[in-house]
Amino acid sequence: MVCTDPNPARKDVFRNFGVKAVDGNLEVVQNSEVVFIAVKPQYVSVVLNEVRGSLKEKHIVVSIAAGIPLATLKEAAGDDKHLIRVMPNTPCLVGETAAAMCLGGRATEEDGNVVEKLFSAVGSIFKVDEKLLSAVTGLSGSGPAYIFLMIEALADGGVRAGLPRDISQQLAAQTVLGSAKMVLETGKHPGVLKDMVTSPAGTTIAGVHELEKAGVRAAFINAVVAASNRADELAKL
Ligand SMILES: NC(=O)C1=CN([C@@H]2O[C@H](COP(=O)(O)OP(=O)(O)OC[C@H]3O[C@@H](n4cnc5c(N)ncnc54)[C@H](O)[C@@H]3O)[C@@H](O)[C@H]2O)C=CC1
Ligand SMILES: O=C(O)[C@@H]1CCC=N1
Repeated sequence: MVCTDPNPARKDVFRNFGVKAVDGNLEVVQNSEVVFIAVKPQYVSVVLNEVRGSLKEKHIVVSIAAGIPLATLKEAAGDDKHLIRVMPNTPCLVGETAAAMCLGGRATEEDGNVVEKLFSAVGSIFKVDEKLLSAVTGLSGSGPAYIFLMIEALADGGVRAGLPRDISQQLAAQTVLGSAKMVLETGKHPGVLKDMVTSPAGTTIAGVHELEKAGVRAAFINAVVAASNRADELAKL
């Protein structure tokens, strides 16, 4: 595997992952079969224009850029290219990404399976229609930020109630991890799992009542919709 970045500090990051850093985008393409484009959305076409002459039949081009449609990738790379869009998220760094993908250009089911296998090594990936990729971006692409913010706030709550910061943060993070595992492993509706925690006249309903008063459900829904709409806007920049 080879990578590149005009920023030397970023090359060091690749090297720290044990990945060879080469001098430019053309060298990446010449030494790869699956080419990942991970630049900011507005630079995707620039990079694809730069390498389009070197892209051969064997190459699968994967863009992880938010908002940039397959049609734009096709225009910049050429319409005979095997193109795939993926929206991953940062927990891929710990083998727990939640990702979705869609195929375009000349990409085949086999190409899709190759990319699915690569992402399955670092989490879960779902195949979706391209029209759903902005929603995926708003939910799981941006989602880690919502959860980190929530963990930070829960930890603050623990500190406010008297816990030491380090224990509070670990309790908050482990609570999110354990709760997510329960949803995935039991397959039960989250509302049912919530009710299992909520004793009549107990502590949990007192906390849940405060969250409902603050409109936390609408806040999460609005966050996902706003980020999804922003992904649509990025397509037009
Ligand atoms: N950060 C995240 O959680 C996620 C980001 N994405 C997508 O990944 C892409 C990158 O996002 P970030 O990593 O947050 O941005 P970033 O700004 O940290 O990384 C982009 C890198 O591209 C490099 N670059 C700029 N021009 C280049 C060129 N011509 N050739 C090669 N490299 C070049 C920059 O030096 C920079 O290191 C974006 O398109 C974003 O939508 C997708 C899913 C999650
Ligand atoms: O904030 C962003 O635009 C990128 C895309 C998904 C997550 N981060």
